[in-house]
Amino acid sequence: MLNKSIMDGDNPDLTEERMKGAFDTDKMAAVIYGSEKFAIRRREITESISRIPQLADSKPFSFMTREEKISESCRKLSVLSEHWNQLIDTNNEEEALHLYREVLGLEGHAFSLHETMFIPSLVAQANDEQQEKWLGRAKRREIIGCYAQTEMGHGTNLRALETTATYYPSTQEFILHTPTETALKWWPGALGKSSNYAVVVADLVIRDTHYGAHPFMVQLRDEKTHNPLPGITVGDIGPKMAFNGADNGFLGFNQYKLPRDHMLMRHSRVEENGTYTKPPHAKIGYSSMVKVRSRMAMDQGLFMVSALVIAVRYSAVRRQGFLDDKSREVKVLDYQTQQHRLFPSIARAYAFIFCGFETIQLYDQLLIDVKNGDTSGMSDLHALTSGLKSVVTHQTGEGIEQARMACGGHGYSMASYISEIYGVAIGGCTYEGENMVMLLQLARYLVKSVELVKTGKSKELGPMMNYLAEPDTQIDLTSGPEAYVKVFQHAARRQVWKATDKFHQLMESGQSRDIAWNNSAVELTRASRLHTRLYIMETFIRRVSSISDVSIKKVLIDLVNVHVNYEVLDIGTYALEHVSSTQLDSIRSQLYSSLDTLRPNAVSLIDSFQISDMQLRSVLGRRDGHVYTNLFEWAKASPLNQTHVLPSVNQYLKPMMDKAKL
Ligand SMILES: CCCCC/C=C\C/C=C\C/C=C\C/C=C\C/C=C\C=C\C(=O)SCCNC(=O)CCNC(=O)[C@H](O)C(C)(C)COP(=O)(O)OP(=O)(O)OC[C@H]1O[C@@H](n2cnc3c(N)ncnc32)[C@H](O)[C@@H]1OP(=O)(O)O
Ligand SMILES: Cc1cc2nc3c(=O)[nH]c(=O)nc-3n(C[C@H](O)[C@H](O)[C@H](O)COP(=O)(O)OP(=O)(O)OC[C@H]3O[C@@H](n4cnc5c(N)ncnc54)[C@H](O)[C@@H]3O)c2cc1C
Repeated sequence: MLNKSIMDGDNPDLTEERMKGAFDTDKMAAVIYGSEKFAIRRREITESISRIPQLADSKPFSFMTREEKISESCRKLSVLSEHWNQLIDTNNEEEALHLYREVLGLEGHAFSLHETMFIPSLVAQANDEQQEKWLGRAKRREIIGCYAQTEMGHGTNLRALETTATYYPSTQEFILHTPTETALKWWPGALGKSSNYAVVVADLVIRDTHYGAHPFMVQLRDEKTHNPLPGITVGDIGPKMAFNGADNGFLGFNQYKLPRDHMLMRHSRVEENGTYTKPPHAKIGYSSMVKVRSRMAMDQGLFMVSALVIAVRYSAVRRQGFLDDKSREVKVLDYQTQQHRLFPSIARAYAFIFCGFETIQLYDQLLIDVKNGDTSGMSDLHALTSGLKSVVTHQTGEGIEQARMACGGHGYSMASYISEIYGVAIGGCTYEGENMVMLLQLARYLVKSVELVKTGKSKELGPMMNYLAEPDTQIDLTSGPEAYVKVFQHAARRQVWKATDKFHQLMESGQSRDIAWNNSAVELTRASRLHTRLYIMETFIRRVSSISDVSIKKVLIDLVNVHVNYEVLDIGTYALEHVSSTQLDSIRSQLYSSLDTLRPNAVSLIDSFQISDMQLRSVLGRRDGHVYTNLFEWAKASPLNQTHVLPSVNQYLKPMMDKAKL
């Protein structure tokens, strides 16, 4: 049996799909998750969780109020705390994240920022003594932490953060203060009600000199009572578009005293007498953001996959309309439009995850390098992850929304759960740097790269930038996926040069640097997107080329073909400068035939991600495919259906109708 999801009693339409799969889904899982060892660990963890009934949702999550969701996730966290060491290797971040996803899903919880930003901030920014003091406590979850940087008035422009940390040598203390309403910390996940500690980013002030954003370890609440400490105002910012299981919060300080050694001092220092030592790289304090951005291709890929698991499985059991055979309606997955809607997103999800593995490794290496005093890789990774987070979050949002529409009416029901996945995922367009802003960060790097080429310093180009110095060449589209990479290289190079030229010309015409930049910004963001999409395509092809298993490689090459054809058509207006419209027509035909080729493996490709029903929380996406019976059961569980007549009917509608009858 190649598709390991096949089980007796499943919907026969799904079983039929799984029987068609031409590759072993366990082997594909090993490719997706980077190693056979981790793919096996994921399955073991999922299996162990399923043997602990208290870890299951106590009722359908979508019917819970916000308060119930928060309480439910805290209940599960307390159950988890009893089993932690048996379930996972607690030093393995990927295992921990898998456990969180499986048990707590994606709507957020008390530890939402603890593992992802609080601990990483301590790891990257605290010195050895500080780590000794706090890291163990944080890892053992004796304390709960978050990352409090954004303020009501400023998120993007970190240089304008208003919260001050003023150092007084006489007492050897910082005074943290919130000088205005707009200086209130606003948005940090799990800050409002859960966390008792935070890494707070504040403007360091010593003897009236402002040194800019620096991280501080701050206790917010009493460890015994959990009440806010004197001088601290903290609370929840209210319901959001999604992610409502998390208590994103506000935080204000009223002349709050903090001992000197609570400034995280691995890279910059304040001595007892107030002498300041600056960090080896000006932006080293931003590393927690780079850490999360380096994870985002992977995490967003998994969000998109969740929506696709639902939409593809449902499309295999949903029958509507006819093709040739008029005796039985077809699976909607057989429609070309449905395939065109879903398959390119499957390809992107695979591509994002492969990129994600690469950037996570790059961050881990950078962390080691920086600890050894080498900060030279920081700019490259900042540029790469800035572009990548922007492109993957945007395309993930598009892909999830298509997946929702691909499920027709039931896609709009919370029974599909796709709207929640969408709401959580598109938060990523904003958090960790608003997408346009981050595309412009990459653009700075691209412009500098063109300047290097223009001044004959191509040898100094960073990784992935050499193509900017190469001349356009003839493209032979019959030469395989590499030809499509060439199309992207041509298009990206042309756009990067065009945007840079515009920027330079505007400055030469007398505009200041900032105004010229702003007047070139749309072209610059286009350059960044093309550059990033080129990187994604190259990584995808590189990863697939490295695979040795024949059946896995075959289906992934089919997926690459969907990807390259779709992507080139998607940038048609740029591509037309390098390929003819006749060539584009032939790419279109190849795309349609690649959709056809992929069709038999569609369900196995998404099954290979091995995302459990517990995590999916979707009636439409159930592994067993028994959608209709369970849809009815789900609706019956609605709180509105627990009584035949609602109080509001008796109170308002009935008197109104009775009055109308008089
Ligand atoms: C428990 C675990 C969870 C389990 C997960 C499991 C399942 C997942 C399920 C659910 C999760 C779902 C959702 C998650 C929910 C919530 C999200 C979580 C966290 C969110 C956190 C945040 O958002 S934290 C706040 C983030 N804020 C930002 O990103 C702010 C953006 N702004 C900036 O980064 C900067 O201000 C700036 C970069 C835009 C500008 O900075 P500035 O100092 O003004 O610099 P300049 O623009 O002048 O540039 C100067 C030079 O510096 C270079 N540079 C800038 N940044 C960096 C850097 N980081 N590294 C290296 N270099 C940098 C820049 O390039 C310039 O260089 P040049 O001068 O050479 O051009
Ligand atoms: C779900 C979620 C979770 C979050 N979690 C945390 C957290 O844990 N901790 C934390 O500290 N923060 C958190 N945040 C805050 C988040 O990081 C910020 O909202 C984000 O960085 C964007 O900043 P902003 O809100 O100031 O947007 P703004 O900068 O005000 O953006 C508004 C518009 O202005 C544009 N803009 C701004 N500056 C420029 C520029 N220089 N050039 C061109 N256009 C520009 C943007 O592109 C955007 O269109 C979270 C936010 C969300 C939504």
